[in-house]
Amino acid sequence: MDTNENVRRVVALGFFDGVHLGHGALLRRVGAIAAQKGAVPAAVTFDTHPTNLILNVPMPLLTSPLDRAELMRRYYGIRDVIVTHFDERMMHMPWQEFVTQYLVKENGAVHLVAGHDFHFGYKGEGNPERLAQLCAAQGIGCDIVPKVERDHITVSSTYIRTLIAQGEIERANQFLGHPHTLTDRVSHGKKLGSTLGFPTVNLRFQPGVLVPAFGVYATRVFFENGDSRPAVTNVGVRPTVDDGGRVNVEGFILDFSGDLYGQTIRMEFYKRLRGERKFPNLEALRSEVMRNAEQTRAYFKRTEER
Ligand SMILES: Cc1cc2nc3c(=O)[nH]c(=O)nc-3n(C[C@H](O)[C@H](O)[C@H](O)COP(=O)(O)O)c2cc1C
Ligand SMILES: Nc1ncnc2c1ncn2[C@@H]1O[C@H](COP(=O)(O)OP(=O)(O)OP(=O)(O)O)[C@@H](O)[C@H]1O
Repeated sequence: MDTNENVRRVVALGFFDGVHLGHGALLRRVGAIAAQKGAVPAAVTFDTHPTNLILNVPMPLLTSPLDRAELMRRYYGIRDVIVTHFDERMMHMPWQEFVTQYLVKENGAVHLVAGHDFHFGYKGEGNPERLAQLCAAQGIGCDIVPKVERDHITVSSTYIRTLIAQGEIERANQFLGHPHTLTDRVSHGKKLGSTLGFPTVNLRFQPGVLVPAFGVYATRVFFENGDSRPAVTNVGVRPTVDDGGRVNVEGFILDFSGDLYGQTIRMEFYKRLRGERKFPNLEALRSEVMRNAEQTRAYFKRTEER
């Protein structure tokens, strides 16, 4: 990102975990205003969730900062994602200083966009009304976006986290407006999968990122060259083969052979097919994985036909 203070930016304010439909309303508005003003569409987010520091309670997130920034770019054309380090200084910063110093002076904000319920700054004393007044006094634009609902439920990161934790991926994706996403570098597994007839790519959820309900998912993986393939993916501790308790994300990519170790791939989650189970032997596991592979193939065939 160009940190030049002379760059003019239209900036969406929030944390944007998951980049859901509510966030999308703000980000779309940012795009429209940036086009009108000839400015750069931008958004702020933080490297850690403020509640981690304020309440000292870890908040498992839907997205890593990398995925958050990438989703904002890909779906809403946000060019600059200002990833702000959330530390003691930031926690104690009065809301006025956050606007006038951090956003306007240091990051060239000429217009701010926030949601109906956005609270920010020390003790959350900044709110939409105060923000609008301060922006008017500073001579910069301000838009407050009304609440976005779906099925009479307010779209929120908190609600979507509960869905993902329960494995309700299809419903989560409806509220997100896009598939739930994990991006990571492929690491080495034990290679047992290859001998069983289903080689797998191994990914990890970064510390602090929510692990979906253990089980098997219909997913799609995107390679660095832009190609994609369906994959059937297990999330869990593999009780049949492993006693370590470490959480694995392993995808058997359909109709693919090749070396992916070291590549950064994006995995999109579409549907939970079943829970994780302890099988009596590897043959029983293998035949169930093959059945799940066919379910995945059929799932993507159905969605492509629609
Ligand atoms: C689609 C899929 C479903 C799986 N389901 C289970 C399961 O229900 N229980 C289990 O213990 N392991 C499950 N596994 C994990 C396998 O035990 C593991 O992939 C296999 O032992 C190979 O491990 P490796 O990649 O470390 O060589 C599953 C793996 C895949 C790809
Ligand atoms: N459903 C929504 N409709 C409109 N704006 C929203 C909606 N949800 C969030 N926003 C706005 O998007 C910005 C980012 O919000 P934030 O990251 O706190 O998301 P959130 O979904 O409300 O999170 P949480 O569930 O953790 O409270 C804020 O300005 C917020 O007001």
